[in-house]
Amino acid sequence: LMPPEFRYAFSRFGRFLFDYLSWYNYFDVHEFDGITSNELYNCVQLHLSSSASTSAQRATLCRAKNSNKITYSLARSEKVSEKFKGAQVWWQHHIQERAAQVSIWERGSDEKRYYSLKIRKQDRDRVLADYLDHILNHAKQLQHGNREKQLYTNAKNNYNYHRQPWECVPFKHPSTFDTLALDPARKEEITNDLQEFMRGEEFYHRVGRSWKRGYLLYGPPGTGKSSMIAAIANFTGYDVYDLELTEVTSNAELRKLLIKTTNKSIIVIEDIDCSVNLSDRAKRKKEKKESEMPSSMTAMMAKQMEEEGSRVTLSGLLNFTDGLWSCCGSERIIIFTTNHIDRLDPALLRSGRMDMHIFMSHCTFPAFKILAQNYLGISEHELFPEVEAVIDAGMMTPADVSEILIKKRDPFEALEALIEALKAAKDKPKVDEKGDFTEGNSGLGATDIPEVEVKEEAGTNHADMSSAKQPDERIEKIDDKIDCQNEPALNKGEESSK
Ligand SMILES: Nc1ncnc2c1ncn2[C@@H]1O[C@H](COP(=O)(O)OP(=O)(O)OP(=O)(O)O)[C@@H](O)[C@H]1O
Repeated sequence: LMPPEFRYAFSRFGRFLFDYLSWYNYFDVHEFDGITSNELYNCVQLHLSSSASTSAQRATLCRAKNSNKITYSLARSEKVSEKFKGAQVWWQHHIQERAAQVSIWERGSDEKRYYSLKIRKQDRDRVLADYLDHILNHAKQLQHGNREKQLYTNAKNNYNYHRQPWECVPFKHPSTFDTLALDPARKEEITNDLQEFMRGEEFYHRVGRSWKRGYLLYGPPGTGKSSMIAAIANFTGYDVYDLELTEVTSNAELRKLLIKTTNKSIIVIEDIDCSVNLSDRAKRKKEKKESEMPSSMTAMMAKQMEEEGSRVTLSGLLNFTDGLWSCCGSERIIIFTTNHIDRLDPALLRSGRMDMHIFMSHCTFPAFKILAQNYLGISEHELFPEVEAVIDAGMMTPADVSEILIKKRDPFEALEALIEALKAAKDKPKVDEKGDFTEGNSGLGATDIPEVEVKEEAGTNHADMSSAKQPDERIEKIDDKIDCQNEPALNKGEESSK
């Protein structure tokens, strides 16, 4: 029967009276602080997980897929208390249904979660600051001690059923810098760089740069780019965010994903040249095609380009890596991988953007020795000199070498098979550092070359066919094929023109 204004004033007054007369102070720790997740909430959750496992009457148990650990957290409305420096503190976990309409920035979950801390007024000034420090330190220890690394990927259609943009599983890749077949000197250079970075908080602060580092891994398929990412994750202990750019609908979406990543993380964009159309050359080709089209088709193209405008662009990606938004977290490593470095826009490669460009090469002899140790358990063998003599000319990838070594348990047989394969591979076409073909195509698989040629040359005369077999032309045709495959959804006009 009471009008809402009156009811509101009455409840305000009641609350004021309660707070004034109460012996206690209350502090709420919400899961989200505006647009970002509240790290204190996660720390409290971790800190209370030990109390929840021992003293809570009702706890939520969780074991993530593929994980060894069971985690405890307080169930809805559950309370626990503990003593700190002689003062008693109480925690309660609140979970409330969210109102249906929330702003886009608050979108995270259907439930609003927060912990409330109750502490006596007389203890507040004496212990509260120290108690919160204690929680942060304890959570840090737990995080580094027994927490498992997580592998995140961006959810399809932007949000999963928990309305979180990232989904995760425990990350348990066995690759380490010890098992990675790479020149030991190069390996040392990379691990030193990582160590410098991890210790560099003060340095980055002093020079006025955000605390992040970018690595570009490039090289032919099967040279260990993904294995290197896993090794970096195992070395640093950071979580990995594997960003699938093709699932990201716009630059704004990309920023939102970035905001939702945690500190001490590795953000990976694999095969960057295939994810977004970033190269100058691709742009030029598009412009050329457009100028050749009739005006009706140009209009359709314009519409398509307008639609593409809402997708991730190069400037959006650069803003993601080193623009204003890149500094919304700290201790981040950003890794791009590509098989074709020459397809990337120079803006992406310019110095300062990707701090280290790491070429993952074909299997060298020092790298082979690591594989022999991994797969055969040997560090020396009478056939090693013979392997050393042919390994550079064979230019096989570590993946190819691993495939041969894994098939035979006997070292002699395995090495003989490898030498034979290396000799045979000597005459096969190779891929150079830029991902281009020096004598045809090995990166796409030898069977792809004739297919491209046959397709392009159908209906041409014999003289044309022989001229088309010049290496440069073959490269151009193969490039065309790759560009077609990588082109974002073509509209009908463009398809028919092709
Ligand atoms: N440098 C390496 N050291 C150890 N193992 C390797 C290395 N390179 C490749 N391998 C082996 O080959 C397999 C494939 O390698 P990986 O996926 O890391 O290559 P990649 O360069 O990322 O390939 P792609 O470009 O096709 O993604 C790995 O599972 C691993 O067993």
